[in-house]
Amino acid sequence: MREAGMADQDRGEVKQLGDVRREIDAIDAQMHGLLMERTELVRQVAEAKAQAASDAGEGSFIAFRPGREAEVLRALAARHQGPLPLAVIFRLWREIMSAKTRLQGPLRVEVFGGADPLRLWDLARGYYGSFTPMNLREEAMDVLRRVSKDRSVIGVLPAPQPDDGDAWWAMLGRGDTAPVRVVACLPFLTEEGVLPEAYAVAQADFEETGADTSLVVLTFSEAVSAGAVEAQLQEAGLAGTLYLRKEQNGQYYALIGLTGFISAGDGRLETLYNQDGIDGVQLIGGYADPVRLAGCLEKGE
Ligand SMILES: O=C(O)C(=O)C[C@]1(C(=O)O)C=C[C@@H](O)C=C1
Repeated sequence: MREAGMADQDRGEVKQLGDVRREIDAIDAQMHGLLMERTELVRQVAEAKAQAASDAGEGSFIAFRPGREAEVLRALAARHQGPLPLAVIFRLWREIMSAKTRLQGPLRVEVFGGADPLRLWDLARGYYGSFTPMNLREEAMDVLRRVSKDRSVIGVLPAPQPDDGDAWWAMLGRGDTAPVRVVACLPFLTEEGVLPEAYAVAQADFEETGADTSLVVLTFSEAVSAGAVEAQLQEAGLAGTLYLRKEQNGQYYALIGLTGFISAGDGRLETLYNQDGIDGVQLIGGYADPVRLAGCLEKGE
């Protein structure tokens, strides 16, 4: 049957609905087959990770690899064409990769909602998949402690704001949060110039992907101006953005996003530490820079 209302001159070129649906069925079968094949490869990936962990004398391995996930999404963005929004493609792949992480071992997400728990919950759900167990917690420190106790837990926290009561980022890498690092930012698809809304933290490594932001917390014993912090970064040969300054319990902290991947042994961090007034330089992880695309956000996002 032809669809009603079709213009006469189009009739000759328009395919029958049933024919088009048969083509869709064929594509669905291919996509489904490929997804099953991809799943088999993920089983092999898990075996390789288990072997690497055992070679390193570790009993278990962390399945999720935020850097690799970012590379997969960037490859999709580079290839993508046509009217299907890239945001939809990302959502599908986030679902696939989260499910495949869970096939390799346990995974749980602990969310601190901050001022907008609904938004943070949505971001975490969209990123870590529909079926990944998730809990909403009322305190950032509660999330950090849970992450520090369990390598299969990812924490999602709001990106720091000037009026936050709790500067959770200043606590990373100290005391009972020692093994916890920032490993990703959410959302991964955003407009140019928009800062991340949330950070994911875990015991996983922040891995280099070729387009990264490293996060550093500087501690000062006295209040310091934004200009002074920026000058100190420059002096140490580091390019970055001062995200936030905060006073907490008599200490002054600055959160910096440094351009590029920086490892703990980077000499420029030492140079920074040796500058006047700086009491501490703590690398707290970082994230693969998100894909930035003009007009990618739907209205209401
Ligand atoms: O490449 C891996 O290490 C995988 O486990 C595969 C995969 C994927 O599905 O592409 C799944 C989980 C990881 O976080 C990254 C990627």
